[in-house]
Amino acid sequence: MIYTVTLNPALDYFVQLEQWNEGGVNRSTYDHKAPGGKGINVSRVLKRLGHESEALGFIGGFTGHYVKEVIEQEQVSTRFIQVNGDTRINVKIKSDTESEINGASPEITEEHIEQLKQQLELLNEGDVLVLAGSVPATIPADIYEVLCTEARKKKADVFVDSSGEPMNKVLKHKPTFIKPNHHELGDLFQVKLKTPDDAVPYVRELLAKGITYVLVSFAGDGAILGTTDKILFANTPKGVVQNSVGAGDSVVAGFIAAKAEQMDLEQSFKFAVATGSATAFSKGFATREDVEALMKEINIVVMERDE
Ligand SMILES: Nc1ncnc2c1ncn2[C@@H]1O[C@H](COP(=O)(O)OP(=O)(O)O)[C@@H](O)[C@H]1O
Ligand SMILES: O=P(O)(O)OC[C@H]1O[C@](O)(COP(=O)(O)O)[C@@H](O)[C@@H]1O
Repeated sequence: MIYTVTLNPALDYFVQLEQWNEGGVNRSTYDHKAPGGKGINVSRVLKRLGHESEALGFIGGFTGHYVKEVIEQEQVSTRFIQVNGDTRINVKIKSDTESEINGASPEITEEHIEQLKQQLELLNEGDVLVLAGSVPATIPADIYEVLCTEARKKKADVFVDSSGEPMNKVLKHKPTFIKPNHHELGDLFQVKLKTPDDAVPYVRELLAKGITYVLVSFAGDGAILGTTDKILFANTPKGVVQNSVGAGDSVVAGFIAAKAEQMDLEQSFKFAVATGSATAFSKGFATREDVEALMKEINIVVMERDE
């Protein structure tokens, strides 16, 4: 079974403006709302690709009710823990550029965290646990390392997509897969990465910690997948970006789906990148049909191979 954990879900509020007027009244030409949060998006994309998962995490209030209702309408299974405050609202502003205001989480108590740990007791060998997104301020920053350690003891595969301290702390616990974008990878090592070539030494360093797959995305400039014996590069397909929110989560979902379907490494990588791009090129999320079409535009090149 695949379980996604979203400690900090969101109601994503998308606003389109003709132009951003700093300090003035801005009126939207278009807006819409959608459930958000990294693990939740992974579950939603998995469903669209034909894979079941269960979405776990903390939700509360009218915004949490909305998030749960919409994803359950999409037939995604959920087992959220109810908290007292309202799930945050994340504002995504699209004008000539894309900007985001991500809200703060409601308070999560020790009892809530304990409940989540109990839910994860049910993990079995071969299950997949996705730990994705930011960690609310009221949760200790070592939460992902704690959950990863427990899941690895149970021989579950652990996929992590986060940033900052929670991400840094989990690395030594051998997650199966991580997906930093190039800014997040740069932040982990306190360097600026401009090209995929720049990222290779850091990918190697992460692999040396015992992580099986390190996938680094460079938005429209391709992606790198490092694994024990080689480092691969994939170009990204060409297209018009409609909305890049959820594109990174789609890469994670694509890779999980491909592995579940026993695709080989190169095909899995192509499928993951194509899923990210199919989401970026659509107003919502990728469809399987679009993913399969975009795969044909992706070529994989070996950047390094162990002799
Ligand atoms: N301009 C683009 N053209 C094609 N694909 C894109 C573009 N921007 C993003 N994507 C897709 O979204 C994925 C994730 O984008 P990226 O911005 O690197 O990560 P994140 O969304 O996690 O910040 C990319 O690997 C790619 O598949
Ligand atoms: O938990 P964080 O880091 O604040 O991120 C949450 C935001 O990221 C998203 O999951 C989108 O993530 P990506 O664009 O990286 O795929 C949004 O739905 C949500 O608003």
